[in-house]
Amino acid sequence: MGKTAVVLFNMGGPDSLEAVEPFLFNLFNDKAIIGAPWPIRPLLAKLISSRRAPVAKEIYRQIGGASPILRETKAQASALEFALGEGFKVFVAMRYWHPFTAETVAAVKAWGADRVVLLPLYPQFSTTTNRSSLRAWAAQAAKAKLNLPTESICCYPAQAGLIAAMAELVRAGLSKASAHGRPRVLFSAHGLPQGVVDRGDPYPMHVEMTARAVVSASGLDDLDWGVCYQSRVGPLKWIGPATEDELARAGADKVPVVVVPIAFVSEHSETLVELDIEYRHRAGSLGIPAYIRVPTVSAHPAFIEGLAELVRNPAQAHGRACSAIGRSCLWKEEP
Ligand SMILES: C=CC1=C(C)c2cc3[nH]c(cc4nc(cc5[nH]c(cc1n2)c(C)c5CCC(=O)O)C(CCC(=O)O)=C4C)c(C)c3C=C
Ligand SMILES: [Fe+2]
Ligand SMILES: [Fe+2]
Repeated sequence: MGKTAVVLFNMGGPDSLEAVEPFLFNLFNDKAIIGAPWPIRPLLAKLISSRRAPVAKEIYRQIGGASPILRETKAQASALEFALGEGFKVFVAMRYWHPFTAETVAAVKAWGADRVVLLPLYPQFSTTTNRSSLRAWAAQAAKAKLNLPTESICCYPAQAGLIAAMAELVRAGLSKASAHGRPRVLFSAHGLPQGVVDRGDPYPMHVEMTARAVVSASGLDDLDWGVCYQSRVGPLKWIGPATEDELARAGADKVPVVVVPIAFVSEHSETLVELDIEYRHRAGSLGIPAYIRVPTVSAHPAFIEGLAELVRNPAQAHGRACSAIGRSCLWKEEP
């Protein structure tokens, strides 16, 4: 039996407060995040990361001085490896902190894989996340002369296991919130600069796809729900509506809210600080009758089984996601 290396991609996060600034530098020095050419991009990245570091350090200080994203991703990797069984080994490659792509390429090579399946832990395709990780892999694999048959899963915004796991978590959140009135579900996704979307990034369409699929799977026809975007950084215009504005609307309407992280599949600073501390506090001051935050799918068995399905049949992902919205997922196109 052959040996398949499955590589899970995620962003990564600082493992100490000292790592916050270099992590931010790596993020802003990514061409997918700041398009400026060399040497302007690293200069800008240096400037922005040093300015952002104090705010970001304060965020990570509130969750013990480090991001839990690697621990969460490793738990998903172990669960997936178990679900796939013999012949598969699941690796993790982070884009902006350890284990970096080059480290994982070396580990896959050392294991002696016969083929590779690349699986971004971002269900909705974005040039800033999925494409950035897939391209980083291609570059590092070429550098390390790792020439193996490789399948790339672009995205899976309506994958059955993902949707089943989210729908179950949403139903549990709704039943808690219902004691306080008729709840509104806010599907909150990480935002993107408007310019990225204007250049053809399909991410918001994929986010809508996920939200609609969860609503239909939750079996509640008259559900009050909407999609919104959190985590804006920098002075540019970002896509909306902003989660903060949707909270203000819920406050004015006096409805309980069920907040669902829809683009994150594991817990980290944006869920544990932004959603659980900042927005919860804001909801209190806005007079929202109840604020229920739904957990991320993490290692939910239905989600892990969904990932295993994708690995067994990588071709289904693009067909169901990108072609469903009539758009290319862009990852094979030139920058
Ligand atoms: C400035 C541009 C950014 C874009 C575009 C962006 C896209 C994007 N990011 C995620 C997921 C995550 N982002 C996280 C942290 C984070 N993201 C940015 C900036 C952009 N992200 C910054 C500056 C930071 C650091 C924290 C901060 O300073 O506020 C994380 C959390 C990492 C962790 O804590 O472990 C995730 C996850 C997606 C899905 C996305 C586009 C679709
Ligand atoms: Fe981000
Ligand atoms: Fe695709």
